[in-house]
Amino acid sequence: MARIAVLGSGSWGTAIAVMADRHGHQVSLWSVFPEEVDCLRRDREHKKLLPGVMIPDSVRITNDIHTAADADLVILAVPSFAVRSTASMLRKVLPDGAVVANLAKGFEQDGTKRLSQVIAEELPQVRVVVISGPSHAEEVSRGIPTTVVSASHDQEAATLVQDILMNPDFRVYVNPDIVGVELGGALKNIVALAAGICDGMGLGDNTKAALMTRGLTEIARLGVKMGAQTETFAGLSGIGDLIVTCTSMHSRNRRAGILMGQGVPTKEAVGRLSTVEGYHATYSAKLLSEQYQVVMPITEECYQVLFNNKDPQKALADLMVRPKCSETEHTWLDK
Ligand SMILES: NC(=O)c1ccc[n+]([C@@H]2O[C@H](COP(=O)([O-])OP(=O)(O)OC[C@H]3O[C@@H](n4cnc5c(N)ncnc54)[C@H](O)[C@@H]3O)[C@@H](O)[C@H]2O)c1
Ligand SMILES: O=P(O)(O)OC[C@H](O)CO
Repeated sequence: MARIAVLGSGSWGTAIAVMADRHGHQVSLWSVFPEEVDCLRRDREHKKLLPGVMIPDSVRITNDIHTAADADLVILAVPSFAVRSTASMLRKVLPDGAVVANLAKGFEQDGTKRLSQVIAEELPQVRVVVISGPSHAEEVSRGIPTTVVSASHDQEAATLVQDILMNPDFRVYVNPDIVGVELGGALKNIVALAAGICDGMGLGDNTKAALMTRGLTEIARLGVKMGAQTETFAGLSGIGDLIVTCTSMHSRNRRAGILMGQGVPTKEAVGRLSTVEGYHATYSAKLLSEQYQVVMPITEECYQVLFNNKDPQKALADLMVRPKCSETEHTWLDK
């Protein structure tokens, strides 16, 4: 039995808390919002973000960040934009060597920092782990078999997360390639948005398969330039998460894309869903593609659609008539 502090009580935080409790751990679930804590305590259910999943009485719901102080494992389950502010609240709370596992998939908002870098800046005393992979909260909370990756520069910390969280419904692999695992999780959300747009436009399976495949190619191309291992993108946090996010109706990124493909304006489509990380990730990925001089045609077209009001039909047409190239040629336009 381990003491686990889950920070962030949206759909993913609630799901992980419920799963960990089911497998005998002592779990606390924290929210920065007192009103969210009140609702969760009253209903023992997150009616808005994870309806139908009961939170057992054994999960301690709290607004006190100090509950994280003596946890064996601290899990950050807030959206990307809130990772820095939440980590900074922990600065005086966590002891040296504490293990902090991040669940958010994205970048620092309006910038290019990976979230593990943000956490390390705010919490230099802790060991940072990233958990990523094909894992919808709606399924994990119900015990549907799921697999994820635990990645860290500190193998002992990655293995501790594996030891604590792994159970017969939730299989955890370790991977030392934190850069690749983190980038796969953040960048697949852009492709899922694009896949949703194609679905909303009524296009077919061929188009979606092409987007997913060529999307993964450009994710890997950027990732390798940033120091990731190619093989990681063929794993759970790469193609695995890309598949689940581009094809599942649980995905908020895909659902926002579907609305956009049906003609709903970008801001309205994104605003209708709780957390659409792909919107912000597109902005960050565009900056990264320029910084690392990597050709990312799907990201570029997504950026034009999301931030410059480009017609998705025109974006798709432009992708189809790009200059001829070889499928395996990765650097044909790189400087
Ligand atoms: N939902 C999933 O299935 C799933 C799976 C894997 C990864 N993720 C990732 O986990 C992260 C969280 O996603 P989610 O689905 O739980 O989002 P959500 O929209 O369901 O939950 C948002 C929650 O975050 C917390 N929060 C919001 N603003 C905050 C702030 N300013 N400071 C502190 N806490 C704040 C609140 O508890 C809020 O309920 C995202 O990066 C997402 O990509 C989600
Ligand atoms: O609902 P989404 O689109 O944020 O996807 C959730 C997870 O990342 C799937 O693994």
